[in-house]
Amino acid sequence: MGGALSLFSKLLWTKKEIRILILGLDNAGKTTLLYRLKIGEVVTTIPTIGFNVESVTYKNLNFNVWDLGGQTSIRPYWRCYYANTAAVVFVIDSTDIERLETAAGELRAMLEEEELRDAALLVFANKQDQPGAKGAGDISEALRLGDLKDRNWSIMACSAIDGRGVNEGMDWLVVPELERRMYNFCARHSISAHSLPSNPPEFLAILRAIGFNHDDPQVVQAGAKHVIAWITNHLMTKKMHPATTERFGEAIVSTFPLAIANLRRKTALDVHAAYDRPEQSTLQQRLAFSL
Ligand SMILES: Nc1nc2c(ncn2[C@@H]2O[C@H](COP(=O)(O)OP(=O)(O)OP(=O)(O)O)[C@@H](O)[C@H]2O)c(=O)[nH]1
Ligand SMILES: [Mg+2]
Repeated sequence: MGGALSLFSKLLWTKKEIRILILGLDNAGKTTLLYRLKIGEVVTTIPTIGFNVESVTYKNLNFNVWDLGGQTSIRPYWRCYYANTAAVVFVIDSTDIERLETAAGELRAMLEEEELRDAALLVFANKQDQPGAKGAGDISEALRLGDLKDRNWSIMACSAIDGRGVNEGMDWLVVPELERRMYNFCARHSISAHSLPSNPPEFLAILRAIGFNHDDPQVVQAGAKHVIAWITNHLMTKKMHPATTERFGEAIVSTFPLAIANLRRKTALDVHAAYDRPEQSTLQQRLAFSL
């Protein structure tokens, strides 16, 4: 335990930017979304030929956000930007029902690219302020998001014009990034079941080390979700030793009781499914109790 703590104190946090791509058909609202994120306002746009790139800070994380033009002739160039992308934000014009199938095709082709294998996917069902806009459920079905395998994805209904749903989507984007940092942190320091801290102050020290600002209650909430999602993932892919998982689980339960209590039922069910293994029974019971 002491060894683990000295590791944390030695850790230097680098402010590396997280690369995000905003993709989608022309007129979907990508540039409008980019500038809502950057300056919190609606700007007048013209169709993008090429790209816009901006640095966006959200919840203490720095995102490098690339907005690429979506016209048919420009789409083949999207792939030039795929390397080192943490997440793709795919924007849909939810009123453009005729082109949903085209959007689905572009999305599928993009997700097949090797360079995007580990990228998270956030779909924005944009233009919800417009009458006739399809909801997130319909868009999800049209894009067949349910068929995605081995992909961390989410969909959020939003309006880049009035801002509804945009922050909720961004909150979700914080999660895979923190997962990645947590995983890298453990790998870098060869943290094993025996050196992982299970008490809240030391657990919070890890969160601080990977860039959490846990003074922000929303980030703490995202943190709890993130750690649970992370455990779920690694349990499912068996990347993590069950004993390590157990230690993390205990730390989460004692550190974030309120946040965990607020998690939605769906997450509870996902966690139950993930923990449906005999050696996880103690943690399963504890999480079930907290949830
Ligand atoms: N009503 C409504 N209009 C939107 C919304 N988001 C964007 N728009 C409008 O849709 C049009 C296209 O928006 P852009 O942001 O330029 O679209 P884009 O996806 O960047 O398009 P390309 O650059 O051609 O790929 C503009 O007139 C925006 O004002 C929204 O949420 N609601
Ligand atoms: Mg644009």
